[in-house]
Amino acid sequence: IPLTWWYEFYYDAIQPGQYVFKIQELHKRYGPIIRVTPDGIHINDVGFLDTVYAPAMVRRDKYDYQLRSLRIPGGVGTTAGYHLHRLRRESLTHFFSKKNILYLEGLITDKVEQLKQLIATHVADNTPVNLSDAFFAFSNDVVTNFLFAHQTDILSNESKAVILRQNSKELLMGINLNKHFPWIPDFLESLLLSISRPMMPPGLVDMLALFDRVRNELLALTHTRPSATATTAAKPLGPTGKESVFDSVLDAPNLPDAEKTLPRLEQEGTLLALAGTESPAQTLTVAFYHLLANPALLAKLRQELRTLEQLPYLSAVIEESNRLSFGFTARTARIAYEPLTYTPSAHAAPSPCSPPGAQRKSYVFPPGTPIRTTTLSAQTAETVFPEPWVFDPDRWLGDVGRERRRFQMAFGKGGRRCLGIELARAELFLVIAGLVRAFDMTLFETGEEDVAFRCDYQVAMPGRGSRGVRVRARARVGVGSS
Ligand code: HEM
Repeated sequence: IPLTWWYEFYYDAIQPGQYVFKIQELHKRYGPIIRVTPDGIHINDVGFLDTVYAPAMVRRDKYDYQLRSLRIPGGVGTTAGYHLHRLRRESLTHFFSKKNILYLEGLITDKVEQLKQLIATHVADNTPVNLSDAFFAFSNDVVTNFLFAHQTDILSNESKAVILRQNSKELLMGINLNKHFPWIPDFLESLLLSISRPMMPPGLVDMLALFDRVRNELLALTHTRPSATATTAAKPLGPTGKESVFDSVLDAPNLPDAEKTLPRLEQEGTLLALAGTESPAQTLTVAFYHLLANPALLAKLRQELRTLEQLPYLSAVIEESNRLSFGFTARTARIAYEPLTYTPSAHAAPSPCSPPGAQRKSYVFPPGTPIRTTTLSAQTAETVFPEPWVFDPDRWLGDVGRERRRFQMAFGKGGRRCLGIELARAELFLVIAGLVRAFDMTLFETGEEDVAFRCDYQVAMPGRGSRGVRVRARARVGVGSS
């Protein structure tokens, strides 16, 4: 077995979640290109991002080997092949459009109000609020209620939110191992559920429960579809004329029937719900930690929120929170079908092998080579983000800030860019503006370690001991809590 396999295995299993950091260290020693798996390479040069993560019309596949961590091959985000991915994505595009998000904005504002009520209860009881748990419940409720006809309401049950967030964290901590030992989950899945369930981590049991809810909804939908006009008349329909995301998929004209089967749709629904839960919650947590740890930044934001006009500073706070949340941290590779020529750009960090001023040698990667750049590498590139670990929203303002957005990888890039961007943006704007206007908060037994990127488990996680970002809140004078 090649050395790089052992490297990856060691940093996934023995020093879990550490490979992205090791890769950065290796780049300092060996320059902008290194081999990180037996057949794949990592490039530490944001000048090459648009070639690897190319626009939708250029054929790029995802790397099957990496996708096996998640074990949901029927989801749009976990589809390896370019052509199938385009069909699946096209069937969802209208549902995720800005127009549909605006139409369904009431779903988000209702949840923001509920979030404020939850904090107001802690204000009244004089107890700290765990924002990490509350944001997890918020984004879980929003995405599920947006996607499906059935409703979830975790925000109304804080102790359930604590358990679900913990379970989800533990599940993510284990999934890198699926890549190395796929036979373990294969074996568990081959057993009767009554036998395998007690052996499963609680996060996997939650995921199976989500599968069940999605399946029941699909079954109900298929039963009611022939007489859909009668049953849908009283329900609010989006501009797509649909009730749930499955209507969009089932009606997609270009999607073959094999793509509309129950098992495939179950996987799509589950993947969408998972994709829409962790990341917005993570960005909100990072945003609130840094705003509360830097009162001058909070004051600047508050000043801007007094006007109801354009909100460039809030937008900058969101960009910076997304940057330091690191989006999807896994080493998500792309495979090109043409040879790719790489010449180190001015962004490629100098190394003993390629000191500044040295002749820039070009390299040609043969078609089929998995190539990647982690979000850690891209979003801490010092040529683009000086002092990359400092939370500095100002870097996103003005013409220079606009230019920088080309390098923002938090939502991915190219044809596989995040499908939920508009939904995520709406959530982030409404929650940050809503809570900053309504409450004064101070951090409670929380430090930078609670939002620091210490482990890569597909998303950035702090060290094991972290209990999340906790705050004490007070209603702002002259502002009601709702
Ligand atoms: C701040 C919030 C969010 C961040 C930072 C984020 C980040 C990302 C990133 C980095 C990717 C690309 C992954 C890759 O390259 O393999 C992605 C893909 C995706 N995201 Fe998001 N996401 C967010 C919110 C959401 C929400 C609310 C949804 C709603 C369901 C969503 C659904 C998806 C889907 C379906 C994909 C796969 C797209 C495809 O492969 O065509 N995301 N997201």
